Amino acid sequence: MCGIVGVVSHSPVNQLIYDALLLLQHRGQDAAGIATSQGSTFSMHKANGLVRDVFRTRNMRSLPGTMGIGQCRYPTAGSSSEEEAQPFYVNAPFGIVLAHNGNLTNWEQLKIEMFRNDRRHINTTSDSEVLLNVLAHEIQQATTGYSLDPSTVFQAVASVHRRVRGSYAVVAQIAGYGMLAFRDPHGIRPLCIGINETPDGKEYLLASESVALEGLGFRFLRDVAPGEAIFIDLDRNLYSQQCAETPELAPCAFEFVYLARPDSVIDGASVYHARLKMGEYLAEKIRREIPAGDIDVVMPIPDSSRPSAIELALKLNLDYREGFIKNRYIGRTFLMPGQAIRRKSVRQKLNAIGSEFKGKSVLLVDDSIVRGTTSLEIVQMARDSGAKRVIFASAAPPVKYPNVYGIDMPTRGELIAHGRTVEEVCREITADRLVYQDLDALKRSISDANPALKDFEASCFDGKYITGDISRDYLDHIENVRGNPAPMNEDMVRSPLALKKLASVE
Ligand SMILES: O=P(O)(O)OC[C@H]1O[C@H](OP(=O)(O)OP(=O)(O)O)[C@H](O)[C@@H]1O
Ligand SMILES: NC(=O)CC[C@H](N)C(=O)O
Ligand SMILES: [Mg+2]
Repeated sequence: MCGIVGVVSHSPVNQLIYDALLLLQHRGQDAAGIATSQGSTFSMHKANGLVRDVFRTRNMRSLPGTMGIGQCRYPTAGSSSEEEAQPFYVNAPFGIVLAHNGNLTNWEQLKIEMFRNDRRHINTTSDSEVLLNVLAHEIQQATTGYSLDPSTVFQAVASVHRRVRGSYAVVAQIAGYGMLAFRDPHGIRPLCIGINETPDGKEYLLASESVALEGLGFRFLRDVAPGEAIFIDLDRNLYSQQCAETPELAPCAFEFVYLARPDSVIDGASVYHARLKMGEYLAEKIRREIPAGDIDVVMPIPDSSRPSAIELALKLNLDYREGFIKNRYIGRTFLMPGQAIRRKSVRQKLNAIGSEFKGKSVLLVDDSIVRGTTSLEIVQMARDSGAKRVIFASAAPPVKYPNVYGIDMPTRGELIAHGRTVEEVCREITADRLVYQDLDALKRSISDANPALKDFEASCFDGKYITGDISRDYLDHIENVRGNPAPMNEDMVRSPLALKKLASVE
């Protein structure tokens, strides 16, 4: 996932976008970028690093204008090179900049198609640059003359929905015309809009999570609906339209487990309340599986599991203790690139308070176990600190299948629960007992937070890919590309063989 933000204001937006990106930093730690517009001129700065490191005063000064977009990136396609930091820019038609959260599953075909049909060159291996070019092409197709009205923009988004597969929450600016935002037909990745009434008139803020609206004093208006597009023109008139043929809300369940901040509300469900419920349902399962008296104390693995762990302890009437202290200057380890750095960071990030473990049977609660990096290290640390028994519980079900919709877990082999039973995972992480949440209970936790939510994108738990285009061959292909750092590049697309194939199709 990544964090995206778009602002239409009456005063300079550079600081506002910067502050919004800081509030969305937990969604992407690899790169950050801002593009603003003044008149019909874009200014942009983007680089690898955390938001606070990417933008210096001189960079901020060079971002004038009252409209702009920003992104903090966690790569899920292509590479983590600086060229793939977002936003992306394309000069025709009109000039468009775009920031994307999500992951396209057919970007490689689209890339070939665009070269074949339009001789459009995509300069990176980023799916987001492909998405921008598809949007640009469709705006070009829908436009006659030099003017661009909202209905033309919506027509173009409808065509994007028809061509593009996967997940996408998008903010884009069209030079001299306005701000566009849209969400894929399943609403897999989140996007919401807030408003601020000022003496000069209305201002709008679009963001991945509601925490960014609240933090910047905007009033939450609503979530962008799945398949919907919103266009705000230069006079701050807001237009919206459903652009998908069969929109069906199915937000990503993993947002509620781990990705989003607990103080955000996504599609009407409070992430915090969903996590409390996960703790409640997990407590019921533990009560069924582990004899009362076998647990002395419950401990969270900071940070994301806290709400679930607190509620679980309360429901089981057990002591709750903070046995691990987190170094607040280390980022989220799951989002880090590469297993070696993730493993090292767990040790640097968490340290045990020995006295809390000595001679005790501890129940460690985490929100999820993905690669097992955290759990393996943590169980070991608990033992080293003198724990008598280490029981591990996960507020999410086993993560068994790759995610192709914007969470970087593309290979089956890296997932500790893939092809393993619960007992085998328990042995791998060297715990005495392991209890996982049931998938049905996870879904109920989120539905309890908003009963209108019934469907979820939960493929990493059940292997069901909602976009219907994910075959075994595709997963094998992704494993080859993402599991092996040499990505599919331009040379492969333009290889004599690929071009010959294209010629024979034409
Ligand atoms: O099984 P793994 O591959 O280790 O992944 C799962 C762990 O990674 C995340 O923590 P992270 O440190 O990223 O962030 P947090 O501080 O928000 O918990 C998550 O909360 C789990 O603790
Ligand atoms: N996690 C995301 O949303 C990533 C966006 C896009 N797929 C990229 O890799 O840049
Ligand atoms: Mg964690």
